[in-house]
Amino acid sequence: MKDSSIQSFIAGLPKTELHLHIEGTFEPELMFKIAKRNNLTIPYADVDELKRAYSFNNLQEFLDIYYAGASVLIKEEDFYDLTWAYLTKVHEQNVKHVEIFFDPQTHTDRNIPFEYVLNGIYRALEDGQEKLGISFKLIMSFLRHLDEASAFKTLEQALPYKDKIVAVGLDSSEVGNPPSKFKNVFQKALEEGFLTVAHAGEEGPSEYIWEALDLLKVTRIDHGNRCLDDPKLLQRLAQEEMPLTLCPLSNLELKVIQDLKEYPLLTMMEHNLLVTIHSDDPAYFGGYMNENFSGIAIALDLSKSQIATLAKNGFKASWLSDKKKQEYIQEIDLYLLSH
Ligand code: HPA
Ligand SMILES: [Zn+2]
Repeated sequence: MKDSSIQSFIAGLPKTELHLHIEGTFEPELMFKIAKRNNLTIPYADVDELKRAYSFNNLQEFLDIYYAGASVLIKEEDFYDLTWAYLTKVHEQNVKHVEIFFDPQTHTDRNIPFEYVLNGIYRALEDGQEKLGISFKLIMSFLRHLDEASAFKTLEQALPYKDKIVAVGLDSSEVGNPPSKFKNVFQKALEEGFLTVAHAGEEGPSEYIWEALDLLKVTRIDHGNRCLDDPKLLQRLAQEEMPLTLCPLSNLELKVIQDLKEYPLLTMMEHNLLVTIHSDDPAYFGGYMNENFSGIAIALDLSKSQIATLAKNGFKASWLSDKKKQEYIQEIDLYLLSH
């Protein structure tokens, strides 16, 4: 199939985003605009110079720049504008439903009130639902390089907002910060009725995926690439239909893989894993949903049917009602038949 025909097939597919850090959607142009109105400076002369700094050898090199970028977000309206810009962007990409992360500690540790962050993001999500028809769920992620006490404090801050936050997650520097470090705070979150997810097996070993399953009781694994090191784990993930939210362009940019052509997606599918495709931090890694789908589809020469399966897997792995999931899956089946 020609690249352009794959791209247009993907553009028209209904899609859902399940692995996205809202702070990772901060495009350089908006970053300069918000920095200026907050009387802050960015240590780069202009957008081009900033973009040239987006070259990473590993997760930590990215995180250092990502946290620096987020530090110009000060007011509620900044969080609103960030989220609204993201939603208008993915609306053009036929993204129907989003379940996105925010990292409160990145902001509360700079003395930005939790409510500014939450309310700014949430108001934009509500507007996105009303004006763009994009449904949503919000996931509060704990930073794993900080201690469990800080995560507990963050969970306490979220308790009055259980109607707005459906799940807790775990992100940031993985190696040396295993899921077990956050066992107690996840247990408390579960008791309070939150769903749980965790980044595991992106750079960290397959043992971290076991811990996320057994100790944090996750309903999805974010990334999970390293599951391929462990046949027993592969069996367990397949048996439980545990989704792995994969992010091809992120993995490429952070050198988790060296080339998209080496991406072990087909091996994962052969093991009956419920794999889904997402964008992680699109402003930093060069692409939103369509670019991640087409990047992997072109590199691996996927068929339209395989691409449609990936899109359907996204809805299956979401927290939409069974009825909504079925509607989207049917819509994708019909789309496949007519294209
Ligand atoms: O890919 C990621 N991994 C871990 N933490 C993150 N925070 C934003 N993106 C990431
Ligand atoms: Zn991520």
